[in-house]
Amino acid sequence: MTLLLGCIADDFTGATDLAALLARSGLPVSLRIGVPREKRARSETSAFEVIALKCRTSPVETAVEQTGQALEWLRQAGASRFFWKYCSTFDSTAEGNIGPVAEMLMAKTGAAQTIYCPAFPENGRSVFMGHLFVGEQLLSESPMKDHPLTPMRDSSLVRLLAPQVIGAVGLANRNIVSKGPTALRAKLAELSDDAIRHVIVDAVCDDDLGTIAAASFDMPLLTGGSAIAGQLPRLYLEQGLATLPRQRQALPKVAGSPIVLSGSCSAMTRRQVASYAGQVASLRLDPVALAEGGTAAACEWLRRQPADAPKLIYATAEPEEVRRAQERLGRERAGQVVEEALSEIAREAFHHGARRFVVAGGETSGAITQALGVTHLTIGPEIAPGVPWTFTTAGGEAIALALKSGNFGDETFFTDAFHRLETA
Ligand SMILES: Nc1ncnc2c1ncn2[C@@H]1O[C@H](COP(=O)(O)OP(=O)(O)O)[C@@H](O)[C@H]1O
Ligand SMILES: O=C(O)[C@@H](O)C(=O)COP(=O)(O)O
Repeated sequence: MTLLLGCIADDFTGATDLAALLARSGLPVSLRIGVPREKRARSETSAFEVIALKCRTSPVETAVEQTGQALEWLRQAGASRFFWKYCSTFDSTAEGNIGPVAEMLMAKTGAAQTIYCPAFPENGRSVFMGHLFVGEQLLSESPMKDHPLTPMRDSSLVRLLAPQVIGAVGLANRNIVSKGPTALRAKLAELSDDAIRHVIVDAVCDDDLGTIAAASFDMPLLTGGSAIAGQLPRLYLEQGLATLPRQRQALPKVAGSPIVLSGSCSAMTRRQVASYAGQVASLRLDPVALAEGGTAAACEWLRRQPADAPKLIYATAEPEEVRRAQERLGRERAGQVVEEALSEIAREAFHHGARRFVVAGGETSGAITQALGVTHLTIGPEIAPGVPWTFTTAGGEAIALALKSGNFGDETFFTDAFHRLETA
């Protein structure tokens, strides 16, 4: 099958979110961890290739370099249209990386203009008059204002993006989007005539996303959250660019003990951890203690637990505790200490028979997936919107991994996840 879209995601939960939404169509999706060393095999049949990077909070030059390499790989694999996936809450540092990467990708793909569409209505993210809402709250008033690495203190996407790019930023608002694809195309052309290369597009519901996809799907580069990309397979199928495979790929059964590892401090993860901690053996990690004493105590705790019993190990903490750890260690170092600790603990858990891993947190998922030496994920059933089970091998053994975005899923997500795997 022709490769229809080459996708680059700025974190690993984002990559599995995107892959899950594309896979809803029944078209095959391939998800690779990091820029692959080998070329795509000629026998490969995926309609979509997703490359997961861990570059959301990297220095701008690093993010631009890595995404540039991913683009080259996807081009060599045969892609001529591309998607840059970032967070539905537009998570970025003050310097980038959403804008600088988009601008580099535009230059390399010859895109004169691109759209920015983070909206994900199914998960409560909508954009109205250029302002991003999380549920009924403005982004800057939502718990995202306290994110440990990318605190979001403004809700205006134009104001957030403008300092990150050289070209001009404009808005196609809901009044235009509600008029349908022809009106939106005309607005994009008008903005283009005014040399506006970066267009934020409002969307508050899936119908809006349908309009936006219909008006922009032939741009060489689209950017946004997973939900706008999730509209594309239907268009490709309608235009005869792809056909559904006769059979869906069979998924493996993975036995072995379950474990939840959480480095997310997002509001929903805090509720999920509090709920699950009351049900299974759990261990809380303290970044300052980890910085001083390493993971020996946590690994010892793990060894003392019955091998098959479900377990939870978490650094998840309330904003005041996160602030205290950051004051002691610095923001970057606090995050790094926790990511490294959870990576070591994941390896130790694997060694003791863990094969079903639920990981909460995007950066955390990146660190753990890399530590387990995973290079490729097969997409399985969705547990909650944007969070699929994935299957792969680590150290020659089959494992199942669910990489959960900080704010996705319900309070019972961790129990739901293992239940979903058993009934898949
Ligand atoms: N108690 C803590 N104090 C400070 N930083 C923490 C703490 N627990 C986790 N972190 C760090 O916070 C960051 C959370 O980011 P991430 O894993 O992407 O979660 P999310 O998906 O919620 O954004 C990680 O770098 C993690 O190591
Ligand atoms: O678009 C989204 O919201 C997610 O796919 C995503 O990128 C979330 O990032 P984390 O919350 O850091 O996991």
